[in-house]
Amino acid sequence: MGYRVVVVGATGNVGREMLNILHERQFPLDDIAVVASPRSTGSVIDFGDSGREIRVKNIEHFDFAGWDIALFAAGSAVSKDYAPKAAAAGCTVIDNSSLYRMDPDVPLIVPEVNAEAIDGYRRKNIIANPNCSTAQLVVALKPLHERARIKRVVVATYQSVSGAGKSGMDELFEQSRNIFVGDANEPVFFTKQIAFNVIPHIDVFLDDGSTKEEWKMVVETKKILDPSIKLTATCVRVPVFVGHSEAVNIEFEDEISAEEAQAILREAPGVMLVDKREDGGYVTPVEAVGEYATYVSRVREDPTVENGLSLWCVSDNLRKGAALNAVQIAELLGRRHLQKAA
Ligand SMILES: NC(=O)C1=CN([C@@H]2O[C@H](COP(=O)(O)OP(=O)(O)OC[C@H]3O[C@@H](n4cnc5c(N)ncnc54)[C@H](OP(=O)(O)O)[C@@H]3O)[C@@H](O)[C@H]2O)C=CC1
Ligand SMILES: N[C@@H](CC(=O)OP(=O)(O)O)C(=O)O
Repeated sequence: MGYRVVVVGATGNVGREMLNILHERQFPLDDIAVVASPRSTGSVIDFGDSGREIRVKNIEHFDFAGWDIALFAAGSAVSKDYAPKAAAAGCTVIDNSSLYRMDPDVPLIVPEVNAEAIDGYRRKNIIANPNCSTAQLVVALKPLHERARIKRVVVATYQSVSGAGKSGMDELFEQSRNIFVGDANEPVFFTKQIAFNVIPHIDVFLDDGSTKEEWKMVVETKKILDPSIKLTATCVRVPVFVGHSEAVNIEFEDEISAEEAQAILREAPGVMLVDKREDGGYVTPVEAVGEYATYVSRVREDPTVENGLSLWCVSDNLRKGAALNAVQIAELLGRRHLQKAA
Protein backbone atom coordinates (compact mmCIF):
# COMPACT_ATOMS: atom_id res chain seq x y z
CA MET A 1 0.00 0.00 0.00
CA GLY A 2 1.37 3.41 -0.97
CA TYR A 3 0.46 7.08 -0.76
CA ARG A 4 -1.81 9.37 -2.74
CA VAL A 5 0.43 12.33 -3.63
CA VAL A 6 -0.35 15.70 -5.20
CA VAL A 7 2.31 17.90 -6.85
CA VAL A 8 1.23 21.56 -6.87
CA GLY A 9 3.14 23.67 -9.41
CA ALA A 10 3.91 20.52 -11.37
CA THR A 11 4.51 22.39 -14.64
CA GLY A 12 7.35 24.48 -13.14
CA ASN A 13 11.06 23.76 -12.79
CA VAL A 14 10.77 22.39 -9.26
CA GLY A 15 7.47 20.57 -9.86
CA ARG A 16 8.89 18.68 -12.84
CA GLU A 17 11.94 17.69 -10.81
CA MET A 18 9.59 16.44 -8.08
CA LEU A 19 7.96 14.11 -10.61
CA ASN A 20 11.37 12.95 -11.86
CA ILE A 21 12.56 12.24 -8.33
CA LEU A 22 9.37 10.51 -7.16
CA HIS A 23 9.81 8.17 -10.12
CA GLU A 24 13.60 7.75 -9.76
CA ARG A 25 13.38 6.90 -6.07
CA GLN A 26 10.33 4.68 -6.59
CA PHE A 27 8.36 6.55 -3.98
CA PRO A 28 5.50 4.25 -2.92
CA LEU A 29 2.55 5.76 -4.79
CA ASP A 30 -1.03 4.59 -4.98
CA ASP A 31 -2.03 7.60 -7.02
CA ILE A 32 -0.53 10.88 -8.21
CA ALA A 33 -2.21 14.15 -9.22
CA VAL A 34 -0.49 17.10 -10.89
CA VAL A 35 -1.91 20.54 -10.30
CA ALA A 36 -1.07 24.01 -11.61
CA SER A 37 -2.75 27.28 -12.56
CA PRO A 38 -5.75 27.49 -14.89
CA ARG A 39 -3.24 28.36 -17.66
CA SER A 40 -1.99 24.76 -17.73
CA THR A 41 -5.24 22.90 -17.15
CA GLY A 42 -5.58 19.93 -19.46
CA SER A 43 -1.97 19.87 -20.65
CA VAL A 44 -0.03 16.69 -20.03
CA ILE A 45 3.33 16.22 -18.31
CA ASP A 46 5.63 13.25 -18.05
CA PHE A 47 5.95 11.26 -14.86
CA GLY A 48 9.75 11.21 -15.03
CA ASP A 49 10.94 8.86 -17.75
CA SER A 50 8.34 6.24 -16.83
CA GLY A 51 6.54 6.76 -20.15
CA ARG A 52 3.41 7.74 -18.21
CA GLU A 53 1.77 11.09 -18.96
CA ILE A 54 -0.43 12.83 -16.43
CA ARG A 55 -3.05 15.45 -17.18
CA VAL A 56 -2.72 18.75 -15.28
CA LYS A 57 -5.60 19.75 -13.01
CA ASN A 58 -6.70 23.27 -12.14
CA ILE A 59 -5.87 24.12 -8.53
CA GLU A 60 -9.01 26.20 -8.26
CA HIS A 61 -11.16 23.08 -8.57
CA PHE A 62 -8.90 20.55 -6.89
CA ASP A 63 -10.20 18.74 -3.78
CA PHE A 64 -7.34 17.72 -1.44
CA ALA A 65 -9.58 15.44 0.66
CA GLY A 66 -8.48 11.80 0.42
CA TRP A 67 -4.91 12.71 -0.65
CA ASP A 68 -2.09 11.90 1.79
CA ILE A 69 0.71 14.31 0.86
CA ALA A 70 0.86 17.50 -1.22
CA LEU A 71 4.23 18.77 -2.44
CA PHE A 72 3.76 22.51 -3.06
CA ALA A 73 6.11 24.32 -5.49
CA ALA A 74 4.07 27.21 -6.83
CA GLY A 75 5.30 30.15 -4.74
CA SER A 76 4.15 31.79 -1.53
CA ALA A 77 0.89 33.25 -2.82
CA VAL A 78 -0.39 29.84 -3.91
CA SER A 79 0.77 28.26 -0.65
CA LYS A 80 -1.01 30.97 1.30
CA ASP A 81 -4.30 30.31 -0.46
CA TYR A 82 -4.23 26.52 -0.73
CA ALA A 83 -1.81 24.96 1.81
CA PRO A 84 -4.14 25.56 4.81
CA LYS A 85 -7.05 24.10 2.82
CA ALA A 86 -5.07 21.00 1.92
CA ALA A 87 -3.80 20.61 5.50
CA ALA A 88 -7.31 21.00 6.92
CA ALA A 89 -8.56 18.34 4.49
CA GLY A 90 -6.08 15.87 6.05
CA CYS A 91 -3.45 16.09 3.32
CA THR A 92 0.01 16.80 4.80
CA VAL A 93 1.64 19.74 3.01
CA ILE A 94 5.38 19.86 2.23
CA ASP A 95 5.83 23.46 1.16
CA ASN A 96 8.73 24.75 -0.96
CA SER A 97 7.85 28.42 -0.61
CA SER A 98 9.29 30.69 2.08
CA LEU A 99 5.84 31.33 3.61
CA TYR A 100 5.91 28.92 6.57
CA ARG A 101 9.65 28.44 7.08
CA MET A 102 9.96 30.61 10.17
CA ASP A 103 6.55 29.70 11.62
CA PRO A 104 7.30 28.15 15.05
CA ASP A 105 4.47 25.66 14.49
CA VAL A 106 5.95 24.42 11.20
CA PRO A 107 9.06 22.22 11.13
CA LEU A 108 11.74 23.32 8.63
CA ILE A 109 13.48 20.13 7.58
CA VAL A 110 16.64 18.93 5.87
CA PRO A 111 16.52 15.19 6.56
CA GLU A 112 20.31 14.75 6.85
CA VAL A 113 20.41 17.54 9.45
CA ASN A 114 17.30 17.71 11.67
CA ALA A 115 15.06 14.74 10.81
CA GLU A 116 13.70 14.49 14.36
CA ALA A 117 12.19 18.01 14.16
CA ILE A 118 9.58 16.66 11.74
CA ASP A 119 7.64 15.32 14.73
CA GLY A 120 6.13 18.77 15.24
CA TYR A 121 4.32 18.69 11.88
CA ARG A 122 0.93 17.77 13.36
CA ARG A 123 0.42 21.26 14.81
CA LYS A 124 -0.44 22.61 11.34
CA ASN A 125 -0.10 19.50 9.17
CA ILE A 126 2.50 21.50 7.21
CA ILE A 127 6.26 20.94 6.83
CA ALA A 128 8.52 23.57 5.23
CA ASN A 129 11.35 22.99 2.80
CA PRO A 130 14.23 25.48 3.12
CA ASN A 131 15.64 27.97 0.67
CA CYS A 132 17.86 26.29 -1.92
CA SER A 133 21.06 28.02 -0.76
CA THR A 134 20.39 27.12 2.87
CA ALA A 135 19.68 23.45 2.14
CA GLN A 136 23.07 22.64 0.61
CA LEU A 137 24.92 24.78 3.13
CA VAL A 138 23.51 23.04 6.21
CA VAL A 139 24.19 19.59 4.72
CA ALA A 140 27.88 20.55 4.52
CA LEU A 141 28.00 22.37 7.88
CA LYS A 142 26.22 19.81 10.08
CA PRO A 143 28.98 17.16 10.33
CA LEU A 144 31.62 19.84 10.94
CA HIS A 145 29.44 21.51 13.59
CA GLU A 146 29.05 18.19 15.40
CA ARG A 147 32.81 17.81 15.59
CA ALA A 148 34.10 21.33 16.32
CA ARG A 149 31.08 23.64 17.05
CA ILE A 150 30.66 26.39 14.47
CA LYS A 151 30.79 29.95 15.81
CA ARG A 152 30.49 32.01 12.63
CA VAL A 153 30.01 31.48 8.90
CA VAL A 154 30.71 33.91 6.05
CA VAL A 155 29.18 32.75 2.79
CA ALA A 156 29.06 34.18 -0.74
CA THR A 157 26.65 32.45 -3.10
CA TYR A 158 26.78 32.01 -6.87
CA GLN A 159 23.13 31.22 -7.62
CA SER A 160 21.91 29.92 -10.96
CA VAL A 161 19.01 31.53 -12.83
CA SER A 162 16.79 28.45 -12.38
CA GLY A 163 16.44 29.57 -8.77
CA ALA A 164 14.28 32.35 -10.18
CA GLY A 165 12.01 29.93 -12.06
CA LYS A 166 11.31 29.42 -15.74
CA SER A 167 11.36 33.17 -16.46
CA GLY A 168 14.92 33.46 -15.16
CA MET A 169 16.14 30.66 -17.38
CA ASP A 170 14.37 32.13 -20.42
CA GLU A 171 15.97 35.54 -19.81
CA LEU A 172 19.50 34.13 -19.63
CA PHE A 173 18.93 32.14 -22.79
CA GLU A 174 17.38 35.02 -24.77
CA GLN A 175 19.90 37.59 -23.59
CA SER A 176 22.90 35.38 -24.36
CA ARG A 177 21.53 34.78 -27.84
CA ASN A 178 20.68 38.46 -28.41
CA ILE A 179 24.11 39.67 -27.32
CA PHE A 180 25.78 37.06 -29.49
CA VAL A 181 23.91 38.10 -32.63
CA GLY A 182 23.97 41.83 -31.82
CA ASP A 183 20.25 42.27 -30.97
CA ALA A 184 18.88 44.43 -28.14
CA ASN A 185 19.23 42.85 -24.69
CA GLU A 186 17.25 44.97 -22.22
CA PRO A 187 16.69 43.19 -18.87
CA VAL A 188 13.04 42.35 -18.29
CA PHE A 189 12.94 39.82 -15.47
CA PHE A 190 16.24 40.50 -13.67
CA THR A 191 17.18 44.02 -12.55
CA LYS A 192 20.31 44.14 -14.76
CA GLN A 193 21.84 42.18 -17.61
CA ILE A 194 22.42 38.59 -16.45
CA ALA A 195 24.14 37.16 -19.53
CA PHE A 196 27.94 37.52 -19.24
CA ASN A 197 27.42 39.37 -15.94
CA VAL A 198 26.69 38.81 -12.22
CA ILE A 199 24.03 40.54 -10.09
CA PRO A 200 24.53 40.97 -6.31
CA HIS A 201 20.81 41.06 -5.61
CA ILE A 202 18.36 38.18 -4.98
CA ASP A 203 14.86 38.81 -3.58
CA VAL A 204 13.91 42.20 -2.10
CA PHE A 205 16.10 44.65 -0.18
CA LEU A 206 15.64 44.95 3.59
CA ASP A 207 16.10 48.09 5.73
CA ASP A 208 19.61 47.12 6.84
CA GLY A 209 20.91 46.92 3.26
CA SER A 210 20.88 43.13 3.07
CA THR A 211 18.51 41.22 0.80
CA LYS A 212 15.75 38.84 1.86
CA GLU A 213 17.67 35.93 0.31
CA GLU A 214 20.60 36.75 2.59
CA TRP A 215 18.30 37.06 5.61
CA LYS A 216 16.70 33.69 4.79
CA MET A 217 20.12 32.02 4.87
CA VAL A 218 20.77 33.49 8.33
CA VAL A 219 17.48 32.62 10.00
CA GLU A 220 16.94 29.27 8.30
CA THR A 221 20.43 28.03 9.21
CA LYS A 222 19.72 28.94 12.83
CA LYS A 223 16.35 27.16 12.82
CA ILE A 224 17.63 23.99 11.14
CA LEU A 225 21.10 23.65 12.60
CA ASP A 226 21.72 25.77 15.69
CA PRO A 227 20.43 29.21 16.80
CA SER A 228 23.86 30.06 18.22
CA ILE A 229 25.56 30.07 14.79
CA LYS A 230 26.32 33.56 13.47
CA LEU A 231 26.12 33.81 9.69
CA THR A 232 26.56 36.57 7.15
CA ALA A 233 25.76 36.05 3.47
CA THR A 234 26.16 37.84 0.15
CA CYS A 235 23.83 36.29 -2.43
CA VAL A 236 24.70 36.74 -6.08
CA ARG A 237 22.90 35.66 -9.27
CA VAL A 238 25.26 34.28 -11.91
CA PRO A 239 24.77 33.28 -15.56
CA VAL A 240 24.52 29.55 -14.86
CA PHE A 241 21.31 27.69 -15.76
CA VAL A 242 21.23 25.11 -12.94
CA GLY A 243 23.39 24.55 -9.85
CA HIS A 244 24.11 26.87 -6.95
CA SER A 245 27.68 27.31 -5.65
CA GLU A 246 28.88 28.75 -2.36
CA ALA A 247 32.24 29.98 -1.10
CA VAL A 248 32.08 29.31 2.65
CA ASN A 249 34.36 30.49 5.44
CA ILE A 250 33.80 28.90 8.86
CA GLU A 251 35.12 29.79 12.32
CA PHE A 252 34.95 26.99 14.90
CA GLU A 253 35.08 26.84 18.71
CA ASP A 254 37.49 23.89 18.59
CA GLU A 255 40.54 23.25 16.50
CA ILE A 256 39.95 21.21 13.35
CA SER A 257 42.41 20.59 10.55
CA ALA A 258 41.53 20.57 6.86
CA GLU A 259 42.54 16.93 6.76
CA GLU A 260 40.15 15.97 9.55
CA ALA A 261 37.34 18.02 7.98
CA GLN A 262 37.88 16.18 4.70
CA ALA A 263 37.70 12.83 6.48
CA ILE A 264 34.45 13.83 8.22
CA LEU A 265 32.89 15.17 5.02
CA ARG A 266 33.86 12.02 3.13
CA GLU A 267 31.54 10.02 5.42
CA ALA A 268 28.78 12.61 5.90
CA PRO A 269 25.23 11.87 4.71
CA GLY A 270 24.27 13.77 1.55
CA VAL A 271 27.84 15.02 0.99
CA MET A 272 30.22 14.02 -1.79
CA LEU A 273 33.78 15.21 -1.18
CA VAL A 274 35.72 15.92 -4.39
CA ASP A 275 38.89 17.62 -3.28
CA LYS A 276 42.06 16.77 -5.16
CA ARG A 277 44.07 20.01 -5.01
CA GLU A 278 44.98 19.77 -8.68
CA ASP A 279 43.54 21.01 -11.98
CA GLY A 280 39.91 19.91 -12.14
CA GLY A 281 39.97 18.32 -8.68
CA TYR A 282 36.83 20.20 -7.59
CA VAL A 283 33.17 20.31 -8.66
CA THR A 284 31.45 23.01 -10.73
CA PRO A 285 27.69 23.55 -11.04
CA VAL A 286 27.46 21.98 -14.50
CA GLU A 287 28.76 18.72 -13.01
CA ALA A 288 26.23 18.79 -10.14
CA VAL A 289 23.16 19.00 -12.41
CA GLY A 290 20.84 16.00 -12.09
CA GLU A 291 22.68 14.73 -9.01
CA TYR A 292 21.49 14.28 -5.43
CA ALA A 293 24.71 15.16 -3.60
CA THR A 294 25.96 18.35 -2.03
CA TYR A 295 29.51 18.45 -3.39
CA VAL A 296 32.29 19.86 -1.24
CA SER A 297 35.68 20.83 -2.65
CA ARG A 298 38.65 23.08 -1.84
CA VAL A 299 38.64 22.38 1.93
CA ARG A 300 41.53 24.36 3.42
CA GLU A 301 42.62 26.02 6.63
CA ASP A 302 42.07 29.75 7.01
CA PRO A 303 45.06 31.10 8.97
CA THR A 304 43.51 34.59 9.36
CA VAL A 305 41.20 33.44 12.21
CA GLU A 306 41.51 30.97 15.08
CA ASN A 307 40.15 27.55 14.07
CA GLY A 308 39.12 28.64 10.57
CA LEU A 309 38.34 26.63 7.45
CA SER A 310 37.26 27.62 3.95
CA LEU A 311 35.47 25.40 1.45
CA TRP A 312 33.54 25.37 -1.83
CA CYS A 313 30.09 23.78 -1.96
CA VAL A 314 27.94 23.02 -5.03
CA SER A 315 24.55 21.37 -5.51
CA ASP A 316 21.67 21.11 -7.98
CA ASN A 317 19.34 23.80 -6.62
CA LEU A 318 16.27 22.26 -8.23
CA ARG A 319 17.09 18.93 -6.55
CA LYS A 320 18.70 19.20 -3.09
CA GLY A 321 17.63 22.86 -2.98
CA ALA A 322 13.99 22.02 -3.61
CA ALA A 323 12.50 18.86 -5.17
CA LEU A 324 14.84 16.19 -3.77
CA ASN A 325 14.70 17.61 -0.27
CA ALA A 326 10.88 17.73 -0.47
CA VAL A 327 10.69 14.08 -1.57
CA GLN A 328 13.18 13.10 1.17
CA ILE A 329 10.85 14.84 3.66
CA ALA A 330 7.93 12.83 2.26
CA GLU A 331 9.97 9.63 2.69
CA LEU A 332 10.83 10.62 6.26
CA LEU A 333 7.20 11.44 7.01
CA GLY A 334 6.19 8.04 5.70
CA ARG A 335 8.83 6.21 7.76
CA ARG A 336 8.27 8.11 11.00
CA HIS A 337 4.56 8.89 10.97
CA LEU A 338 2.28 7.72 8.18
CA GLN A 339 3.73 4.22 7.81
CA LYS A 340 1.33 3.27 5.07
CA ALA A 341 3.78 1.74 2.64
CA ALA A 342 4.98 -1.83 3.09
N1 LIG B 1 13.80 27.09 -7.99
C1 LIG B 1 14.38 26.88 -6.82
O1 LIG B 1 15.61 26.70 -6.71
C2 LIG B 1 13.53 26.88 -5.62
C3 LIG B 1 12.17 27.13 -5.66
N2 LIG B 1 11.41 27.13 -4.53
C4 LIG B 1 9.96 27.38 -4.51
O2 LIG B 1 9.28 26.71 -5.54
C5 LIG B 1 8.46 27.64 -6.23
C6 LIG B 1 8.40 27.26 -7.67
O3 LIG B 1 9.67 27.46 -8.24
P1 LIG B 1 9.96 27.11 -9.77
O4 LIG B 1 9.45 25.75 -10.09
O5 LIG B 1 11.38 27.39 -9.93
O6 LIG B 1 9.05 28.18 -10.53
P2 LIG B 1 8.45 28.12 -11.99
O7 LIG B 1 8.19 29.53 -12.37
O8 LIG B 1 9.30 27.29 -12.87
O9 LIG B 1 7.03 27.35 -11.83
C7 LIG B 1 5.97 27.91 -11.10
C8 LIG B 1 4.87 26.86 -10.93
O10 LIG B 1 3.83 27.41 -10.12
C9 LIG B 1 2.60 27.30 -10.82
N3 LIG B 1 1.71 28.41 -10.50
C10 LIG B 1 1.95 29.73 -10.67
N4 LIG B 1 0.86 30.46 -10.31
C11 LIG B 1 -0.06 29.56 -9.89
C12 LIG B 1 -1.40 29.67 -9.40
N5 LIG B 1 -1.98 30.85 -9.25
N6 LIG B 1 -2.05 28.55 -9.07
C13 LIG B 1 -1.46 27.33 -9.23
N7 LIG B 1 -0.21 27.15 -9.69
C14 LIG B 1 0.48 28.26 -10.01
C15 LIG B 1 2.97 27.33 -12.28
O11 LIG B 1 1.90 26.79 -13.03
P3 LIG B 1 1.61 27.31 -14.55
O12 LIG B 1 2.60 26.58 -15.42
O13 LIG B 1 0.20 26.85 -14.76
O14 LIG B 1 1.79 28.77 -14.55
C16 LIG B 1 4.21 26.43 -12.25
O15 LIG B 1 3.80 25.10 -12.18
C17 LIG B 1 9.11 29.02 -5.97
O16 LIG B 1 8.24 30.06 -6.09
C18 LIG B 1 9.64 28.85 -4.59
O17 LIG B 1 8.57 29.12 -3.70
C19 LIG B 1 12.03 26.85 -3.36
C20 LIG B 1 13.36 26.59 -3.27
C21 LIG B 1 14.20 26.58 -4.39
N1 LIG C 1 15.57 32.36 -4.05
C1 LIG C 1 16.12 31.16 -4.64
C2 LIG C 1 15.01 30.21 -5.02
C3 LIG C 1 13.77 30.33 -4.24
O1 LIG C 1 12.68 30.19 -4.75
O2 LIG C 1 13.92 30.64 -2.96
P1 LIG C 1 12.73 30.88 -1.93
O3 LIG C 1 11.87 29.63 -1.95
O4 LIG C 1 13.42 31.04 -0.64
O5 LIG C 1 11.98 32.09 -2.36
C4 LIG C 1 16.95 31.58 -5.84
O6 LIG C 1 16.54 32.57 -6.42
O7 LIG C 1 17.91 30.95 -6.22
